[in-house]
Amino acid sequence: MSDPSGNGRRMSRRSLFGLGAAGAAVAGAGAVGARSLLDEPPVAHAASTSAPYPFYGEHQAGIVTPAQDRLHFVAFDVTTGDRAELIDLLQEWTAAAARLTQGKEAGSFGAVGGDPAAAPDDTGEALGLPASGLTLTVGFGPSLFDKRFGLADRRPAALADLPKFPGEQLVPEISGGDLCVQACAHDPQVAVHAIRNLARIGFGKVSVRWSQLGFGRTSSTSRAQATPRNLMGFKDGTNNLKLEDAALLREQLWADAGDGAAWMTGGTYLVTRKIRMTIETWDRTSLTEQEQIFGRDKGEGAPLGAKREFDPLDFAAKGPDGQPHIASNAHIRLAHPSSHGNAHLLRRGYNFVDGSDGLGRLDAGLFFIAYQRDPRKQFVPVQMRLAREDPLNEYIKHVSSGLFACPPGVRDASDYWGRTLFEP
Ligand SMILES: C=CC1=C(C)c2cc3[nH]c(cc4nc(cc5[nH]c(cc1n2)c(C)c5CCC(=O)O)C(CCC(=O)O)=C4C)c(C)c3C=C
Ligand SMILES: [Fe+2]
Repeated sequence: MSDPSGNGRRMSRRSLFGLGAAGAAVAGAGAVGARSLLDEPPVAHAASTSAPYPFYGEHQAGIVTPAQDRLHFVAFDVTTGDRAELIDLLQEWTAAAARLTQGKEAGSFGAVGGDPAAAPDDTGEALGLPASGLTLTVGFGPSLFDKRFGLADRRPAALADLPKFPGEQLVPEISGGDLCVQACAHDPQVAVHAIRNLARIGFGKVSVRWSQLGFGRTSSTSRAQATPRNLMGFKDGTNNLKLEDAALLREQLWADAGDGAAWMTGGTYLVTRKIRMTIETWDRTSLTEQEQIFGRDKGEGAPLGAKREFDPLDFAAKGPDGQPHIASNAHIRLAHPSSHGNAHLLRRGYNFVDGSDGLGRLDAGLFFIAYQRDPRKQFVPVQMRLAREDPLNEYIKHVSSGLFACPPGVRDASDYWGRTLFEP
């Protein structure tokens, strides 16, 4: 990967990393030792959790990239009304993101290398930390296409506002946003550092509307990864769109020139839902009921009536009592592509615990993230069906919603996030 700034740095985060890497290797070995006492294999990672992913490419990173363990997601309101300032910001963000994702500081002087009389161009808390697989993915919300920036006629039809879903209790202050950035990394400090520096760079042009930290990815987006578990204790992400499904990704994930908004070619659409779980109630529910709600067993993650996690789903199979193994309203049956004209989602969610709610309950759940080619044909019908019929609703509440058009990837150092939108 080339250095997008074209220059060396006086002090690179990675040059400070030597000791940290050794420490992490030792800690990693310890973790494997402890894990081997258990029956279940550890969740697989890429060759190294400290290595960088390329920033430049046809598509943005952080979508089919094997899901990292940590998330910091942020939605911004644009506070400037000036289109040129917005473009400047996207250019500055792109340059910073190209550096940050390669394990460098946000600016070329860094936290301690600039004029001591000036504020540093990096905040410093990631000094000594490696790239940690950081990816930064940007999206544009429907509100960006209002009158302010002359973009009203550039709004893709697929970025239609989501309908109201039965039972949702959305909190406006933690929903929506003109822009979003998804930061995923194997180290939470690296993800938070990236978002903090983008917010710092955006001072006076954007303000943070809401943000969400996540841990323990709840989906695998590559077959090389083991399936992680959500906070209800179930494997989540078994039947997901994955990096290796090239034909399905073309058909179901990436926007195409013929889709109506040519500037989105190579991009995709993102839906976020913060879903609070009443896990104290869930924890008092019998194992049998829990498994019937999802349609999979809790230990292995196998479809009910089958043995192994990746055994094919057989919705027609019946038990000795003549009832289908997978109930007619099981979550996996309601959400399955066959129930929605073959509509798939690439799920990339994270667990969250935002402390407790003051009533003796954890404020915890799933920060659901799904990428797709057209939410009107994918997320909306699936969620409408789940909202109406899923017995899981007794234990969950949707409290925040976001919808964003994620533009294509940045080609090289002369390109920037959203160029195709602003420069037809
Ligand atoms: C609108 C889309 C979906 C929402 C919202 C959603 C919420 C949600 N899901 C789980 C747990 C599991 N989901 C599983 C499968 C699954 N879920 C969706 C969609 C939504 N889920 C899809 C498309 C699928 C795949 C269906 C299939 O093709 O088989 C599973 C099973 C394992 C898996 O395949 O991932 C679990 C477990 C929770 C806890 C939740 C809200 C809090
Ligand atoms: Fe689900």
